[in-house]
Amino acid sequence: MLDKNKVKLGIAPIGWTNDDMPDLGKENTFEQCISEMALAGFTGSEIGGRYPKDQGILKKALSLRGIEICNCWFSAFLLTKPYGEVEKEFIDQVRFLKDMGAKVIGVSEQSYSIQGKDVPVFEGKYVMNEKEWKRLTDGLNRLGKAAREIGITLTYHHHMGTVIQTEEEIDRFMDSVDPELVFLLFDSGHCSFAGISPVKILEKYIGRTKHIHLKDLRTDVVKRAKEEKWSFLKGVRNGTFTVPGDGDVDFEPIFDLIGSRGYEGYVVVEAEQDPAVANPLEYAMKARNYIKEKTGL
Ligand SMILES: O=C1C[C@@H](O)[C@H](O)[C@@H](O)C1=O
Ligand SMILES: [Co+2]
Repeated sequence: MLDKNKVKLGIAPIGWTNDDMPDLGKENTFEQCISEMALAGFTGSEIGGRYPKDQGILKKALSLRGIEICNCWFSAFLLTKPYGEVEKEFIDQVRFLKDMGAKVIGVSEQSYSIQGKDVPVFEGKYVMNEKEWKRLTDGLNRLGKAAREIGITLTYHHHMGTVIQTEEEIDRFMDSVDPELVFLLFDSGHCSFAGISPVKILEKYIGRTKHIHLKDLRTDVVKRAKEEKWSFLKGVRNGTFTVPGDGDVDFEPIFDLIGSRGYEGYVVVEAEQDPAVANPLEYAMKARNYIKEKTGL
């Protein structure tokens, strides 16, 4: 059982409109997306690319449906852009989130990322050298400090096809960053896709985790992705991910850890797949029912 005073439940718009592949869900409007989130019983959302930039319009649309913003993805380029340039863009996003009432920002280093490229996801990933490790972790500590001064916590999203993907990379990353300034954004789907036990990662780092993405994985699709050398996005298009309870990830030990180790924050269903194949409202409801059944949330 999860305590609703500690754990809040959200859903990401990526099941309706996919910012990585804008043709997926181009027929779905922002209003439809947030209305269906509310209809399925969710009260939190992350920012999507189709959300209005005007905060007044955004706030009104969300409050009409009883939804609050809990996070936004931020692509950092600390390895390939001057620090000042990254920080400026980051601070704008942090201020925006603060004004929207969010508590965290989800950062992912996108220098050399192959997540949007037509490269086999299991073969073409970039591996950082010593200097780059230092540049990345120093840069994130600085961003984390700047965010903290504004009242937002920096969480880092490990991700397939990026410089922080493997178990060794996650461990080295967590050993290298300042635990007061940089926290983990745990994503059950990306752990599983990378061949890492999500339970093992969460067990180690739950005390340093401030945001959670719940994604399930279809292992038969992953097998094809490996054999046929698919890119990350080709995998998504073909159903690598789905909502919790619909794939092969065992969520019960994940929910147990969230409940027993005092996690406070959002758990967000984030399950990108083709909305023309997986009806977003139907899948949001499926996720909502599964989470209710397993956690009481
Ligand atoms: O948090 C995420 C944001 C998406 O843009 C990304 O590709 C997805 O897989 C994810 O985990
Ligand atoms: Co995620």
